Parts: sequence; C-alpha cells; structure tokens
Amino acid sequence: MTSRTPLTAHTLVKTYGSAGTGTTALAGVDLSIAPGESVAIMGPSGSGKTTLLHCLAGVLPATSGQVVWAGQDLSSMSERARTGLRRTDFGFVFQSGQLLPELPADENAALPLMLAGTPRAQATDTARRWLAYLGLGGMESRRPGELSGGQAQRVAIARALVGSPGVVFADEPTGALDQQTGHEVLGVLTEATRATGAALVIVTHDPGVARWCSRTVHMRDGRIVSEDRTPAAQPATPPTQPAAPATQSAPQAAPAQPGAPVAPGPWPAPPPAPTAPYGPNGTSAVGGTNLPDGVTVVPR
Ligand SMILES: Nc1ncnc2c1ncn2[C@@H]1O[C@H](COP(=O)(O)OP(=O)(O)OP(=O)(O)O)[C@@H](O)[C@H]1O
Repeated sequence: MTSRTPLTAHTLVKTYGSAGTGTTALAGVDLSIAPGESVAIMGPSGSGKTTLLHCLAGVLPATSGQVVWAGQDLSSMSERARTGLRRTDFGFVFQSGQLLPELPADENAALPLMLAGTPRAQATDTARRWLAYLGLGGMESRRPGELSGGQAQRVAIARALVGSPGVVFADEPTGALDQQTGHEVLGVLTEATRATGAALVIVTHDPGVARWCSRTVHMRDGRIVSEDRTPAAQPATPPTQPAAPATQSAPQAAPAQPGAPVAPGPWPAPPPAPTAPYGPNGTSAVGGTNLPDGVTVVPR
C-alpha cells in the first residue's frame, strides 16, 4: 500500500544485550522520511546503519524512542502486528540470498501477495508483470540458481514492489554484484520505486549509490552526524533515450518523462536498458513493459 505518509524516528535508541553492559547501536536517532523520498544511510562499519534500517522497518524493536508509520508507533506494536505491517506496507531488498532456491522467479516475486492471501494465480500474474517491467520477461520460470546475480536482484526488487509498499528498505542491495551490474540494479531499484511513489531507504558503503538518492544521512557511533541532499537524483534512463509513446493503459514512469532532472557528478553512465524489448504499448524506463495493473505512478 503506497502511502502518502512520512516514516519518522524519534529519539531512537537500540541497545543489544543488557543495559549498562550491552552495545548501544543507536544512541538517539531522529529522522523523517517523506513519502516518495529516497534516502541513503552511510557511515563506517558498526555505526548502526543496519540497526537503524531494521528498527525503521519494524524488524527490530527499539529499546526506547518511537518509529511512527501511518499514525502507528511500531515500538508499541506486538511482534505479530509488526510482522503483518511489514508484509502489507514495506518491501525489502537485501544483499543476496533472499530468494527461495526451489521456487521459480514468478513465485519468488509473488510471495508477499500470496502471504497476504492473494490467490496464487492472481499473485503470480501480478508478479510476472513486475518481472516483465523489470526486464525479466521470459525468465519467469527460472529458479534463482539459473539467474545471474543481477537478474536475481531484479527478482528481489519485483518481490519488494509487488505488494505496492509504502517504503522499500534495501540493505547493501548491490554489495554482492560487480560494479556495472550493481549500477544497473540500482537504476532499476531507484526508478521502479520512484515510479510507484514508495519511499526508498538504502544502507550502503558506496558513495556512488548515495548520489542516486535524494538525501544521504551519515552515521557515526549510533547517531546521525550530518545530512546532504542531492540537488537532483539521477534518473535511471539515459537522457538521450527517446521517450516511449504514452498510452492510456500505460502510464509512463516519472523519470522517463521529458525534462527529468539529471544529476551532476562522476557517477557513471546510467545503466543500459535491460535486455527485454520495449513493449508495444509504451514502455518503462527500466526497460520492460508497462507498469503492472493497479500500480499508480506518482511523480515526485
Ligand atoms: N545482534 C547483535 N547483537 C549484539 N550486537 C550487535 C548485534 N547487531 C549489531 N550489533 C552491534 O551494534 C553495532 C551496530 O551494528 P550495525 O550492524 O547496525 O552497524 P553497521 O553500520 O550496519 O555495520 P556494517 O557496515 O559493518 O554492516 C555494532 O557495534 C555491532 O557490533
């Protein structure tokens, strides 16, 4: 459920182990993530990035402080309620290994919908549309072991977006990929998330990744020590790529529209279009076919 609500953290503290002798991973974090915003979380190893992501996503309960989403304080919810919220409101992309090896790509991508009660046929149909949109048309039946690392991450992105989440959380999503593949996957992730209007939170060590986001927060010793805003996040589409004709049934992803901003800086050329051919009824900037039915494009 894409939502026009911010995700906020108030004086967030997380201590592992017992108070006094434990490790304080978050020492009072305040953060507000606007709807549709993309935020990179950077900082040295051990500074608390993954812990912050997990607390924001309701994976970990905070020791004190609040995480507020859609008017609810995640910290005060039961584990069961948080699990339900994660399934309906949030999407996740991890570094690698999160796909179920025995399932084909379409069923892997359909899992959040099936867990939420959508009938299998309907869920896999929606998942296939996402796979096509992300440039994986024709690969729906492949199991993770039959996909490249970049293709597997696209399946993971499809799985993160299939339920139209309000926020997508990504922890080093390109960390296991070579640089070029990582850039392609990042372009797909940022653009596809942007097209749905979801916010994106990425933990990364790679300053190149951060340049694709609208904001970067820098952490040290469990605190946010500085922030910078990217003047204009780079679209995943090469500026020279012709825009596909828009049709009523195929709303264009926002970054592919004329006039989309181009970020300055040394970040390499935008990722090339994925391998799938452009669709006859309009195209997405990530190279597949139309956005899946029911997905509303929310320009930023
Ligand atoms: N399950 C845990 N039990 C105890 N301490 C933990 C646990 N998870 C993390 N920590 C500690 O909390 C601190 C923050 O860890 P965290 O993984 O959030 O940092 P990070 O910035 O994501 O690091 P990295 O970049 O290396 O992944 C570290 O000191 C770490 O050792």
